[in-house]
Amino acid sequence: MKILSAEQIREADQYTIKYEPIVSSELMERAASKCSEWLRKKYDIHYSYQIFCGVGNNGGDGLAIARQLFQKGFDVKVYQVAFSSKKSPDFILNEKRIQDMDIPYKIIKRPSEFPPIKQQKNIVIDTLFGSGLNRPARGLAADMISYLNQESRHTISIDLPSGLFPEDNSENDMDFVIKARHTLTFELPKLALLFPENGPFVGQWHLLPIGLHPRFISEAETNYHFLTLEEIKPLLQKRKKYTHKGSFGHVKIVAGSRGKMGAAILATKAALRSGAGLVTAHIPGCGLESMQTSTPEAMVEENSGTNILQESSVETTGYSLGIGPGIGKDHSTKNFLRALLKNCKSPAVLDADALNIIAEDESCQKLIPALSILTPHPKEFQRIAGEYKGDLEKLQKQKDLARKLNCIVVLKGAHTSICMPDGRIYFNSTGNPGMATGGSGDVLTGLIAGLLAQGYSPENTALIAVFLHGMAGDYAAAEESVESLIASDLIHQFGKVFRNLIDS
Ligand SMILES: NC(=O)C1=CN([C@@H]2O[C@H](COP(=O)(O)OP(=O)(O)OC[C@H]3O[C@@H](n4cnc5c(N)ncnc54)[C@H](OP(=O)(O)O)[C@@H]3O)[C@@H](O)[C@H]2O)[C@@H](O)CC1
Ligand SMILES: Nc1ncnc2c1ncn2[C@@H]1O[C@H](COP(=O)(O)OP(=O)(O)O)[C@@H](O)[C@H]1O
Ligand SMILES: [K+]
Repeated sequence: MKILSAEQIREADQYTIKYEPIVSSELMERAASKCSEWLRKKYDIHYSYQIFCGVGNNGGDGLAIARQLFQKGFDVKVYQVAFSSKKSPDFILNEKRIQDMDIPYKIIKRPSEFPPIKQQKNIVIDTLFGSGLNRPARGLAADMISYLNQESRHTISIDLPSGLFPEDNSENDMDFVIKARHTLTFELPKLALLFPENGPFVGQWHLLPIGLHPRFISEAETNYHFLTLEEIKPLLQKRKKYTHKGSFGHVKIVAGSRGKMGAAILATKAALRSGAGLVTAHIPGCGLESMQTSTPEAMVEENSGTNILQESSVETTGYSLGIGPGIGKDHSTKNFLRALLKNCKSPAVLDADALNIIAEDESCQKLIPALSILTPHPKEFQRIAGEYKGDLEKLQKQKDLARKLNCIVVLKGAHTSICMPDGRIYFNSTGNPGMATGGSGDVLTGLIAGLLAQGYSPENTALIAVFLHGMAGDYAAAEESVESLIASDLIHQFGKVFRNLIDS
């Protein structure tokens, strides 16, 4: 699914109005009815609504939602926050409609007119500004936003939390942005909804399709994509009948040190469960017993180091390498990594301490094979890419790194972003906060190496693995709970994930 800019979304609206064709007020009606349906499904008739409207089309949405809820018997109160006298035509049309219906409607001109916010079974609907915000909120609008953030326990924003710009908030004043519990956004996600730093404002966000013209969307150019099942399913290969373990590649997991053998074991198990034909774990001697006992399906190659990985020759040809979980940063491990990378000619997966080591050693970065997949979490990313001010700058640094190293950079977190060397960026849609638990990144490393071994291209490997990993997290959380989720639960879910994706 594409992520378009506010400018492109405005064009999509206009294109739809012209070529569907549909009048703009009907498109607004459609958007509003998607919202009121969503609300009615979630909150029963005992809930009341206080709807705060600006004077643009976002405010127009608010008025239409108010009318639709009122018609279904809900207790609705509407407030126009009169920060400007320039009402949009569709706002004026909907204002007339609610006035004709005697829906309680007040115009707020100054803070002393802010109404008390009902605390029990009450929803505040925020339709002050949507994608038309063109400067940080000030004056009456800013006061209204602060007041609602202070008084409302349950705010739902329409299209965007008011005060939040759809893309770039680096110059914004975040004190004057609505803090929503849910954001209902139209048709396609906006970039700002995907940034962790905007989480406190956006809350949970939901996409409501409003039938923008598919031709406009398919022809629109963008570097940003939202990764959904629709994109992933066609990429998956089904196993053919006359295949054998040699058909599915050989993974080598290079991982572990004393006290951190768990990382190696998790990555190795994940590689096995990913469908790779063969998996070898290259580990320090101290891990031999635990690896062989816990994971008898894997072969073990002992490094010359007892407690850490140190220089020894490692065969890399014919393997998909997953390097880094739990290896530490000892001086001899650094030398080992350098020699390993020098030797390795095909794309590998680099994670954890492998990334920390290359962050400190620029010359080592040049040794990374082209189209390798790097999987930093935000701290590791910062070590390689340097400081950044906000998530937009972080994204730019991610692009710069992917281009500089000619690698795929997977920046982990909620909505993990996957950046290709040519600058395309995919945001993942699966996963949950339960996955913020030690070892879940190690599982991802094993899964990526395992898919790479099976002949998927590095780009497709990264997309599929990140999506499946998150899906496994969602299944695990559904079966148990977000709180109790541990990394090995993810591996246990791989079976179900593959079954549902490939066989269905
Ligand atoms: N088009 C369609 O078909 C559909 C559109 N839809 C809906 O329309 C929304 C976009 O509507 P929009 O473009 O009218 O902009 P909106 O977000 O209401 O704000 C603009 C108003 O705010 C003002 N303003 C801006 N910044 C300000 C500030 N800091 N402080 C004070 N004022 C400020 C600006 O005034 P001005 O800059 O001219 O002073 C203008 O009056 C979109 O998010 C979606 O909800 C849906 O119905 C689906 C169909
Ligand atoms: N809030 C979240 N929502 C979705 N996925 C998350 C969230 N927090 C973490 N994850 C995922 O969990 C994994 C954590 O990886 P990482 O930080 O490397 O863990 P570790 O180093 O302990 O193995 C990543 O794949 C990340 O995308
Ligand atoms: K809004």
